[in-house]
Amino acid sequence: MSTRSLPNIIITGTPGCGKTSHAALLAQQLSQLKHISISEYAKENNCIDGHDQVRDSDIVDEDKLLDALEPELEKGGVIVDWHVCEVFPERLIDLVIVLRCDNSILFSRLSKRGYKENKIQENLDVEIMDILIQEARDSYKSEVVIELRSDDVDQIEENVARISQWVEMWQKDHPEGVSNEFQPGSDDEDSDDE
Ligand SMILES: Nc1ncnc2c1ncn2[C@@H]1O[C@H](COP(=O)(O)OP(=O)(O)OP(=O)(O)O)[C@@H](O)[C@H]1O
Repeated sequence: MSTRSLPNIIITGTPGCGKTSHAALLAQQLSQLKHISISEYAKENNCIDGHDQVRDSDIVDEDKLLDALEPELEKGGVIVDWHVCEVFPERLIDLVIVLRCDNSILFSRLSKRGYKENKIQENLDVEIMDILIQEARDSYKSEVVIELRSDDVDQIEENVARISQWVEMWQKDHPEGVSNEFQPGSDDEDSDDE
């Protein structure tokens, strides 16, 4: 039976809310963790299935992505950085951080990036309508889903310190590691990742 001795953490949220900033700082502070930015990983592992012209973003083939990523997740210690969280098997995920950002702050971050008006508005709608937190709660047990604010730089440091403490506790609580197999009672029963 394979086990992981480090937890896998998803950092998700609307584009621009600070996923990469958080994931990079966390990986810098806890060097045993590996930051995987899914947008880059999907390109490097040939998991791109076209380009969405309207949204001006790559379309990721999620089956190919999971085929490539699952062995990494089984090793443990992965920080998954992506705006989608529901595709990752529940049995391999220990914590889901959903970053939240004030809409006027998000507007200014996305404008600075030069995003087109429709792309900015679509992302602001996602944030204001709680789409990603709902997606996380629908896909994982409520106790592993944590919502954190990411409006200012101090919050990045506070959030990363909090996640680091959580990783330490997780390691203490699981001295033998955690099984990568399906656990009875997990919602993975319904997923088609077998
Ligand atoms: N909490 C924060 N306080 C101040 N600035 C922030 C914060 N979070 C992110 N930023 C800034 O906002 C911009 C976007 O951040 P980042 O790339 O980390 O977001 P992201 O969620 O990973 O975006 P994407 O999904 O598009 O990759 C960067 O310029 C970053 O410095």
